[in-house]
Amino acid sequence: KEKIEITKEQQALMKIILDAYNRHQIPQDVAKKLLQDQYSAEENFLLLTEMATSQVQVLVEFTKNIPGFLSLDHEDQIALLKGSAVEAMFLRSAQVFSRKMPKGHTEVLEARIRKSGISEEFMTPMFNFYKSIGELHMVQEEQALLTAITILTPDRPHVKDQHAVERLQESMLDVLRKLCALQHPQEPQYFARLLGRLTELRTLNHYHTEMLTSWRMNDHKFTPLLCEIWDVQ
Ligand SMILES: O=C(NC1CCCCC1)[C@H](C1CCCCC1)n1c(-c2ccc(-c3nnn[nH]3)cc2)nc2ccccc21
Repeated sequence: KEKIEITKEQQALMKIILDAYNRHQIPQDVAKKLLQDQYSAEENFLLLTEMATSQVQVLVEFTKNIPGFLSLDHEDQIALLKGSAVEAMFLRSAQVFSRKMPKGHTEVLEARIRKSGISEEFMTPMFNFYKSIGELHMVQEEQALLTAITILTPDRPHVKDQHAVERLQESMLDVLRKLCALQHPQEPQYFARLLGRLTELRTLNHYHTEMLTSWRMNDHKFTPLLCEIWDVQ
């Protein structure tokens, strides 16, 4: 039985990533708002664009704390942020959805989201993803590392120095692999299941533009930041 050893520098890396992740949380809790009231499709779309805009801002701050990220080519830094923003949004949404809530709240939240204005065809893939993330019962460290690994995906469009990104991602993957082995000793497949979620996340990426424009309402308004990041308008 090989002894799994998280080195001192890996512990330091994990602490930096976790602190950054916890520091950069969405200020306003969207789940609480959704549980309080029923909103129209227009109000829900506005809420989504507000939440997504502030999430992009915190994602930039989080990313700047990833050791080595600021040493990457500047255009590659932009390409990584742009390429991962939608996946980071769905990953964050999944974590919000899977959070432990009082009895019956998750069902109400799901019902509110199902009636928010998103078109039916995207409900299944979106909730399948949320539930598959929920089943993993990830600890904070795993969530933070998974977000960093998603951002450091080398094969995003327009990334020039993919090897430099690969090296950063690999060091995150190595810490995550060891953490999974320590946190879930009975589940040797756990790390592989975690990475499998990233593949599911990419499929949501493909749906995204169609998902946005198919909200049951006309005149979808976006913030300037979202126009940049979401390739809309
Ligand atoms: O605000 C939200 N998510 C923020 C969470 C924190 C990070 C930034 C995004 C939306 C709600 C907006 C208001 C109407 C209901 C959904 N949301 C979504 C969601 C739904 C559709 C699209 C989408 N993308 N393109 N078209 N529709 C994206 C996200 N999934 C959620 C799961 C739990 C809690 C909130 C959730």
